[in-house]
Amino acid sequence: MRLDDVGFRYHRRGPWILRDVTLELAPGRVVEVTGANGAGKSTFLRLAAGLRRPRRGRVTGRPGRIGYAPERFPAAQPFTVRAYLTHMAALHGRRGDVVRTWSERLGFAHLLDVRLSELSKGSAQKVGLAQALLHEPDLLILDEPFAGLDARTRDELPALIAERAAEGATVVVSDHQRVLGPIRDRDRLLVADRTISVLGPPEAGEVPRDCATIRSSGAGEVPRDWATIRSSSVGPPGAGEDRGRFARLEVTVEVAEAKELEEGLRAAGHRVRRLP
Ligand SMILES: Nc1ncnc2c1ncn2[C@@H]1O[C@H](COP(=O)(O)OP(=O)(O)OP(=O)(O)O)[C@@H](O)[C@H]1O
Repeated sequence: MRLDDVGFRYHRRGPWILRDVTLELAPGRVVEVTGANGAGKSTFLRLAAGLRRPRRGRVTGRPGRIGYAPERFPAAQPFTVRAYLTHMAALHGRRGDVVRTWSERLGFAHLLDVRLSELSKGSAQKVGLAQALLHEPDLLILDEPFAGLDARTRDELPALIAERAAEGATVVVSDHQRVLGPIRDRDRLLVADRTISVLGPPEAGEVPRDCATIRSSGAGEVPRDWATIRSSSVGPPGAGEDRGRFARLEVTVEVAEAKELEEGLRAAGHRVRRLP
């Protein structure tokens, strides 16, 4: 599938959110979409999914079977989980047994008779994932799928994503929290400055250049129950225009505060990684 010179704004006289976007999304690939808060990642995913039409340019070659999980699953609906997913499966011509399969795989089979409106955020996210996956889409688009998920599902998701790609699907995922790390062989797109650029492949053990590192420390003068969020200034010699655009910070906080700070930094659009 291709986007050629795509431009998008929500309103005719509104600001351009994306301009001059030309890129290809290949079958069988996992594509990670990164960028700061408000850069336009969700907008790009909606364009890719066909939920929004470009104001300029064209999108061609979009696969027919599309699965899309929005950033927030709209849970304010009067159905039970089972009724909703059975209906979604039927819309895609699938039998109801896929509901059992996916609810077991994502660990919410015990919630099938609960109403959507009564689900916790994490459980609602899982139902959102299940409706995107149950018809084995050729184009799977997941907007921040890891937000609010429990650790088990969070760990399971990269495998699910890799599995779909191995079956030939294009999988596009916005991932603030860098949970796609286990999928080494992935493409990466950066949404910034109202356009989208292709980043190089992630390298083994690489700390991304626009990434801060949270490093726990039990050594030196730092008390053992403190965590250190560490970094340094970035920009390899001769990195041209990128030089100086990114910085790594080192911050030392009490362990009790580290999680909150880490989440806060992520919510603010920064890349954060905690090392052992
Ligand atoms: N329905 C809408 N109508 C008008 N403007 C919108 C709409 N949705 C998003 N925007 C604007 O488009 C810009 C990009 O938003 P978008 O949600 O695509 O960014 P994002 O990178 O996904 O952000 P986040 O990481 O916070 O989810 C923002 O300025 C936002 O305010």
